[in-house]
Amino acid sequence: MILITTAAGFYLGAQQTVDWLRCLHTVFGAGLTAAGVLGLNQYLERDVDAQMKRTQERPLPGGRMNPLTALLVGAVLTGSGMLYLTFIVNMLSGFVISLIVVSYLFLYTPLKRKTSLCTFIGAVPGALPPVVGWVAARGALTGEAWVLFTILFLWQIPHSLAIAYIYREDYANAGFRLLPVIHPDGTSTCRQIVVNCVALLGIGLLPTLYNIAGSVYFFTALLAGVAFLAVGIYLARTRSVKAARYLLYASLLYLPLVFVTMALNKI
Ligand SMILES: CC(C)=CCC/C(C)=C/CC/C(C)=C/COP(=O)(O)OP(=O)(O)O
Repeated sequence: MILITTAAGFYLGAQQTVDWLRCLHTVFGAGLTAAGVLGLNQYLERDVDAQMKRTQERPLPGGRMNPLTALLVGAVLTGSGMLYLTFIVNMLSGFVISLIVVSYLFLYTPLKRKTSLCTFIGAVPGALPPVVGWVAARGALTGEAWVLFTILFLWQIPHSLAIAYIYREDYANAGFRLLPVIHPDGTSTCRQIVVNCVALLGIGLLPTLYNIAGSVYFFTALLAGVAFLAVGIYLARTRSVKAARYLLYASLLYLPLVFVTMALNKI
């Protein structure tokens, strides 16, 4: 998903001809950094990952990798990805990737144990990959990049809360302060899911109004947004784990569908 949205951001940001070699460099640099930060997140959370069924078989809690190796490999991958983008692609993409690294590792990761607002803070680094792609192609941070950012930001709230709702007991045992943990009846979680799906339905149409994509995209985003919202409402009405799983699957279909259609229907 990270690399699909980075590549889509690059393609959409390119003016006239697309420099495919530069696109490959961008995806490679983003991939190195993503692998690194996601590994470092697992290093920082190895104690709590060991307490959750969902994560206890990961390499660190499962005992298949020692923590120092994880720290070194994660740091080398992250650092080389940042340098790669800065020196092989451009300074601006290197700057945006460093915002991802800092906000994910030093804001989101510690805040997961302190406040349910962490979901919204984590959605910032999670929404920046298409911005990396856009600035790598365009060399400038223009308004359209923020449209892509906002779509991905809003998408992550129902996506992350569906996961948090499914595994709320696991998260509670590990001491994570996610919304379904602090309000286990699901009221606040479902409210956030529905509100953000409604916002996504509207904001998802902006690429056509901003002349990023055409009418095929418009109707695809409209239908996908309505379907995603319908599954969110189904979860709000039933509060069942089954409905939360449907929402998670719907989110996994929604994002590639919307970004790939946007790229194919680029203006
Ligand atoms: C190009 C580039 C560098 C992209 C990286 C983007 C990025 C940091 C995405 C992750 C977003 C996020 C909040 C994940 C959840 O982590 P979590 O710790 O809650 O997940 P977990 O519970 O499975 O450990």
